[in-house]
Amino acid sequence: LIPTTDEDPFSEAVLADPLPFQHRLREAGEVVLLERYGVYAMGRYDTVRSALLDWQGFESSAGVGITDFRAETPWRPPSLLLEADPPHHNAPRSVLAKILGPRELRTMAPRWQADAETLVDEVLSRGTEFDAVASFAEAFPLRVFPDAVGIPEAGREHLLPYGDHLFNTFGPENFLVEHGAPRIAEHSAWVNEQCARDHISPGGFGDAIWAAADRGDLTVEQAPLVVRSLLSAGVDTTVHAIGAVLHAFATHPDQWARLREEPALARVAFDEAIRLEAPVQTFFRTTTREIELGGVRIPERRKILMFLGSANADPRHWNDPQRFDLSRDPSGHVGFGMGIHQCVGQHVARLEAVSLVTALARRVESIELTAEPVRHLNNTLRAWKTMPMRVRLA
Ligand code: HEM
Ligand SMILES: O=C(O)c1ccc(C2CC2)cc1
Repeated sequence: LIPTTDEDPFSEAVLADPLPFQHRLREAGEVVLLERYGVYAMGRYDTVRSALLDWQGFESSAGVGITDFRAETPWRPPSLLLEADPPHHNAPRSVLAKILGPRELRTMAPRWQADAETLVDEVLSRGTEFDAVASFAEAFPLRVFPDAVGIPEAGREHLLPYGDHLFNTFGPENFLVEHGAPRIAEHSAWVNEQCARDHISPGGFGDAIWAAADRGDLTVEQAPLVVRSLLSAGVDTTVHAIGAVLHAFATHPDQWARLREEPALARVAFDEAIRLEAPVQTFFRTTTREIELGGVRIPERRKILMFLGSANADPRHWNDPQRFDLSRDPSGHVGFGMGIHQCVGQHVARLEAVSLVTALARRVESIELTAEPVRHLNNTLRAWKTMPMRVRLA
């Protein structure tokens, strides 16, 4: 007998506060049929981890959203990484892995650290009360990442709404997808334009992708789509990850004190916040054959919804999972996925967050929320719209 539920994980109520649903999902079994959508869901750490590692049984090339690319035409050409499997996935992946690797980023670290300190000084010069989303979580990634890719200044306001709609389209066509639909053609046209060689300035990630095409590591047809991957995956995710880090510290003042004593903890703080908040909450896979899991026989060609946030909060794997704890070892969390599709941009994201948090920790004794933060709802992303904050200067 297959455990089933008629709950809607993409409803406003569950998106606003997913923890109670995730608990019920984990308790219901390893695999649960979501009757409303005819898809299977998994919320336990072990089951999600094994599905992520089994890319042959759970494929990405039929799309990682609710839409099966074999049955419906996707709204944009599929990603050569996210929505591809080996062998087609291999070359684009290895090109990006080299460009976004921790060694390559070492040259950018001093510049991003300096930019973070400049931004912190600018914000604090205006006062010690501000909205941490607008002032830091959105402002810092938009200050450093588009320049690192090497796209022009004009039109960058298209980046956040483009990514927000993309992440909504991984879910069902609900109120959130309807809200973004009217302007996505305009955002998408601008994003696609920036991927062309003539829009990319020398020395950045985009230039390195086109150089890979010149070397024959990519075709010239693949290069713009690989640049598009950066503009699709590299903005909203880091914005909401930085929001998650700041929210975690603002609600755990003892951990901020620990960070100030030991600034090197900024790296583990980033991964612990990603574990706890999981800015990317869910992704789908499609079964390539009949698969038996937890006593449930999942037919071939069925969509599987993996709850990364739930897996990261599973008490079967984590002690006191809801606690933001810098003495915990968060490695093994699935906030960046796991296996062949594991986030290829995680070092970029980590460097952005560590740069900003380190700059703040130097100047700020304590941080606190001055009012309830307001959620930004999205079918895939866990995000804050506003986060009213007050700091006490060191
Ligand atoms: C904290 C911020 C970020 C989070 C939480 C995040 C999360 C993820 C997750 C969960 C996946 C796996 C998707 C799957 O298994 O289907 C992924 C893949 C990916 N991410 Fe990230 N990401 C972040 C930042 C970035 C950045 C900054 C970039 C680019 C610079 C990026 C580029 C990508 C790409 C290209 C993939 C596809 C990799 C593949 O399929 O081989 N991400 N990310
Ligand atoms: O390649 C892409 O376009 C792409 C888009 C979104 C993501 C999410 C997981 C961060 C990853 C890749």
